Amino acid sequence: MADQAEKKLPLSTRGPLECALRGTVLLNHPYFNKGSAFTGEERRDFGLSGLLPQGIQTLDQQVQRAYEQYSSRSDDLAKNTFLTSMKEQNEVLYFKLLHDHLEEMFSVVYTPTEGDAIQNYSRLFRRPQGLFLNVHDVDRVHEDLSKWGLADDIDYIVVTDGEEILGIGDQGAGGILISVAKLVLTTICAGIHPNRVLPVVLDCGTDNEELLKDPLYLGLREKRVRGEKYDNLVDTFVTSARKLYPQAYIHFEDFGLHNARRLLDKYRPEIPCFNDDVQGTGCVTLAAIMAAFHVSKQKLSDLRMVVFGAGTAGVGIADQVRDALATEQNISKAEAAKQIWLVDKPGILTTDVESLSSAQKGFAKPESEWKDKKRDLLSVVQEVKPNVLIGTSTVPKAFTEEIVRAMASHVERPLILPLSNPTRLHEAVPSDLLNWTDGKALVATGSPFKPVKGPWGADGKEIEVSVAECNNSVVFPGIGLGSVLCRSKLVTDKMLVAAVSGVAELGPAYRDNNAASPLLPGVDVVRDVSVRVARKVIQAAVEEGLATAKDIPTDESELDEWIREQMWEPEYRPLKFVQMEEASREAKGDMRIVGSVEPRE
Ligand SMILES: NC(=O)C1=CN([C@@H]2O[C@H](COP(=O)(O)OP(=O)(O)OC[C@H]3O[C@@H](n4cnc5c(N)ncnc54)[C@H](O)[C@@H]3O)[C@@H](O)[C@H]2O)C=CC1
Ligand SMILES: CC(=O)C(=O)O
Ligand SMILES: [Mg+2]
Repeated sequence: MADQAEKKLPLSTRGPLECALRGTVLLNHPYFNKGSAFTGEERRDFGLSGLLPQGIQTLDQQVQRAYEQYSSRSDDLAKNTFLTSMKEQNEVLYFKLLHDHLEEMFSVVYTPTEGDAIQNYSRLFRRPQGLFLNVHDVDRVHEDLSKWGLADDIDYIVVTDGEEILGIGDQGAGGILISVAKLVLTTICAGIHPNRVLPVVLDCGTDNEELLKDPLYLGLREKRVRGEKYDNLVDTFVTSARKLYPQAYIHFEDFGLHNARRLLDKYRPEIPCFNDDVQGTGCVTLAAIMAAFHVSKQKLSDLRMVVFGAGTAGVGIADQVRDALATEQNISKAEAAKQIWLVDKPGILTTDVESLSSAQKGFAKPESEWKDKKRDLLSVVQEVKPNVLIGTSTVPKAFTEEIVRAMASHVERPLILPLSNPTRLHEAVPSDLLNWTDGKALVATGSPFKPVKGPWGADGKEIEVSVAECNNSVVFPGIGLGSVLCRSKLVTDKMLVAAVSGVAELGPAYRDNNAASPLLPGVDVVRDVSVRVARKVIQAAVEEGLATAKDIPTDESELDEWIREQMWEPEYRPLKFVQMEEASREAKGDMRIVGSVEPRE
């Protein structure tokens, strides 16, 4: 800590923690609690004797016990519930357990299992996590938000309105758990301080009939409120959050089709905000395309991309790829959009399709080009001969054998990305895609899949193809970390493009030039990816004059070190007792915000 103080880092994440809590209150505080790992001295100083068995354990021993308990749970949802309750008891142990078993637990704390937990929110509910704001109490928003700390206490807010959760649709108030889960990933993947974050749900009712009928449903039991009243809630939330926590970065998650982009377009020019489904998905998919083209020796200018499911994620991907094409080839965005075809319920989107959104319009093809032609996905693939096929439709098995074979018949290495979550909604599974294309397809998926074996090596030798998870979770933690640390005023296109290059270069397929390796980096290197992405984001923010943090190193390796030192690690910090009367607000534990020993700049 002395080191950190000397170096004047804006955020301290190491060294002793002051604490004024004692006895059972301390044991019940998830941030301070160490359970059986409290040292003898701490047990004495904090009035814990008699409240704990004699044995003193290390964090590693606790992790071993917790892992055994976790493993004894019968299914993934029970494992998810176990982890949630551990998070409520002891945050350091929770994050350390996750950290040490990340590959195994990633799909349990995130998609697909978190989707099941969200669907069962009102049935599994034990304790609330996060902030619940409701559309009929706009006058209370400012006050309810203000309970989470003082001006410099919050770095990162995830907010959802629960309308389009992970491909499982409208989950109403249960959406709070996607905000919680995305924040868990920011901590575990990018070291964002877990007590400087705020998960929020804007409860505007739900159009999910099952929830409305469920006597145990915990949210507002009415149809979704839309229009002016909805906008007023969102605006009051954003305005109050900016006033109360002027440095906080706002991450929008799983808003419905009609609001996601509209809200992003509204707030993006004014505040540091980010829509994960639009921008995060766009960034990670562009990174997968860049890695795949590197392996298959194609240039971005060769791209012919069909996107099936032109909603929030599909158009977000189209935008990101179009912008990269325009920049790389020095052509207009309209020209670049000619290499991208959107297919939705009416088939190929042409200028004559009714009620195109403004975002879709930029990609709609002239009606004259499709006159007298069939417009379904198979016909579009046959006509367009794409080398990239993206699925963001939530239509399981939409990429049929016929479609995939049609695609593979005119490209050597088709890149196929079934991205719809959860797993059961994927447009195709990797084993089928590889079998139908004799192992030629390059594949990444929205949720995790096991590697696939087949006779696709030289002389029919069996090889194992690893399938990367192409999920925005690869990029959003690093983008958030970079933006938070440099205190960027905005999140610009240049910062996002910079983030993409950081990810693409770290993909094993790119690095090894081997198509059987995953296209994107996996969870084993997730913190390294976040550092790289954060560095690129910070450099871009500095170049654009948007970074407001002081003393950002210009040297690349010093910058990496500056980033790493501010990343929170799951380790116990020594507790130092302070009298309640003398304690800082943080040390009293009456706020959640306890990690920042020095105030942030
Ligand atoms: N892998 C990743 O990182 C991400 C994956 N997703 C997944 O992508 C999927 C879509 O999410 P959003 O874009 O947020 O939803 P959305 O509702 O905005 O978009 C879905 C689109 O698919 C279209 N669609 C539905 N049925 C169709 C059909 N039969 N034929 C053609 N089009 C059809 C809808 O009209 C809509 O335009 C979800 O499963 C979600 O989990 C979303 C964000 C990130
Ligand atoms: C991954 C993600 O953000 C989604 O499926 O909505
Ligand atoms: Mg999402």
